Amino acid sequence: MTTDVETETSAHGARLVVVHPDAGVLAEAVASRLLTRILDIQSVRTPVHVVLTGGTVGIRSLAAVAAHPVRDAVDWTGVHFWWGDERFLPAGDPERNETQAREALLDHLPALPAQNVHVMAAPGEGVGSPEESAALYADELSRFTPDGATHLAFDVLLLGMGPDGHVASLFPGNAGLAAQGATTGVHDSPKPPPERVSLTFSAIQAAQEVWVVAAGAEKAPAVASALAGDPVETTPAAGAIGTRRTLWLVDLAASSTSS
Ligand SMILES: O=C(O)[C@H](O)[C@@H](O)[C@H](O)[C@H](O)COP(=O)(O)O
Repeated sequence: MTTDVETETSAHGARLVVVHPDAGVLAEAVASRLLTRILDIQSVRTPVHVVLTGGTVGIRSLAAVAAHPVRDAVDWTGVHFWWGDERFLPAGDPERNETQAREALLDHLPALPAQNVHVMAAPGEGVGSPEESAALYADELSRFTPDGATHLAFDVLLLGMGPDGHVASLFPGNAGLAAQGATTGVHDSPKPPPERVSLTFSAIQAAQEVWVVAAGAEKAPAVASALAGDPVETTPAAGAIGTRRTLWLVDLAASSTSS
């Protein structure tokens, strides 16, 4: 069973809530949607800029992309991968979002050029703090940002969401919420590890499509709160909005108090 509900059309474009039966089907559907979106864009232009997320459903979706029969229809030389956030841990640490994304998908794409994978620098890779890593990432983003634009208009930006309503590493009440610029260092994250690097709201909201992916009953109150438009200070996911389209891709359990 899948339910599509057009909940809002505004200056920010359409918002669509799509409910899938469970987390497994959700991950498969995210993979199919992502591949279809990349193929659609590649039929008219290149490159395609995709922002990856950490978290259970996000990584499961990447594994589903790797196993998808349509995977090899994509011209991976024309796809750039970015991250919405990173855990500030040494390179290769199994808890890094980068490590998990490489294992789930990127290592399975031999055609993907190494320079198309834009990682947030780890401690020891020329940076000593989340702020330094964030600054380096802002520089990297600016290399791909057209003259006159403030931010790169990512084609698809994936976000997982925590039960507290956090997206990327923008946590309720955390100083990172108010950060200016494209990126921010994050300290005192309630979700381990405490030090992280994140895109800011303004960078996220420059994406053409933002897809929030969430599964499980523990996420239901935050889904409902974000869809109701509660303040981002208490429900950061309410600020997950794309310029063209915002998709909420959830399973039945996560949607239970919002439908
Ligand atoms: O680095 C991270 O931890 C994330 O990017 C974070 O924002 C994550 O996406 C959510 O916490 C959802 O994670 P789950 O799907 O595992 O609940």
